[in-house]
Amino acid sequence: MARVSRKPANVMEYASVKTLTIRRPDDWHLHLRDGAVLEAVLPHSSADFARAIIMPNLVPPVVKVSDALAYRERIMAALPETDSFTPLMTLYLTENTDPDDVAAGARDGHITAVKLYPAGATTNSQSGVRDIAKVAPVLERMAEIGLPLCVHGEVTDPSIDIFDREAVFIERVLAPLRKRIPELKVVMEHVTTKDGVDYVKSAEGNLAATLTTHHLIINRNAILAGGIRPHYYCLPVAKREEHRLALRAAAVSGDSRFFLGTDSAPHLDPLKECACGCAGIFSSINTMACLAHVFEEENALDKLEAFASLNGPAYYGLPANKEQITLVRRNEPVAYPKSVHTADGPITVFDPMFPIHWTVEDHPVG
Ligand SMILES: NC(=O)N[C@@H](CC(=O)O)C(=O)O
Ligand SMILES: [Zn+2]
Ligand SMILES: [Zn+2]
Repeated sequence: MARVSRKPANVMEYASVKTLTIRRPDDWHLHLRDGAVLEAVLPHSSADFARAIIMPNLVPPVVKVSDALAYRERIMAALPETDSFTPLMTLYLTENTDPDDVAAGARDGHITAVKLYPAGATTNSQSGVRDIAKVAPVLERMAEIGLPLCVHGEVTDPSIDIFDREAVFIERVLAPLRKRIPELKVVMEHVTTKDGVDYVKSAEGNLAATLTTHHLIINRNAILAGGIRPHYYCLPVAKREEHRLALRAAAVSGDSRFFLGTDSAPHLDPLKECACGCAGIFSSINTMACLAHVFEEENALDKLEAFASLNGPAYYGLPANKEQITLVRRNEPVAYPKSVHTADGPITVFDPMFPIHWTVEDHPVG
């Protein structure tokens, strides 16, 4: 029986095959889209994840509780019968969002969070917020009732370098907002910088962050080295290596303020492979395998459960999942599809640029 130097209790090794059993994970930031894309991508999330925070940036966006309920119906209709999966719905915050609608949706359990997109910051954010003062009444109401605000944290000021937009957002928007409404529960989505990690760590409460799989794996060179590689382009854009290392350290630390939000964001290939390609990386298929690779590399397989399955529900005030999944490390690399077919065309799957040896063995059923 082979041994590893630091073997967590839930890691088994026999005949040189390593297994890791953890509570079933959740995805705290997921784009499922709609129509043919929804049908094609949803089974890849519901195979591994029990729940996901569903991003509301459809066209038109999910702005009212009635929109969220209708979208939820479409998701449930697309769900494979054998899978159990709970979409946690969100509303897209606009300057016209009605605080009463938000409060009623939260009270009735129809929505789990509200999403702030600065107008123009990312995919389908045109209807987002231009003037944060205009949404103060909604945010104050959310603070009162304990409803989390998920934030795409980038400024849109064209004079700010694209690689600095997260750090500047913290300074100009998020810090002042949290000072004004300290009771507001905030999730900084897809943090990509050391500045973001440090800011989350410095907060005294009511602040957590999601980290994506791909930002733990690629730095900005992936987008540009040897040619322009549109399938590594997403927002916030990947940063320098020092930032990736800070994200990794946060993810594997076990710190309960950091948890998984894949930001799996499918776009049809022709919409990425063109002169002005869309931002977004589609990673739901191989996310758990890639994460096992990363955590193993960091000698921190014992922290994967906290990151993927425990910290998120704790912050959202939800119970952790009771079911478990088992990840198995194969001696030979495991083949994942390079792209997923949809009735509207292909969608390229995230390529981590290393051979993947891990696979999810026991998919929970029912
Ligand atoms: N992350 C991305 O690059 N894209 C997301 C939007 C977002 O999460 O900012 C999308 O909807 O495609
Ligand atoms: Zn975003
Ligand atoms: Zn996203």
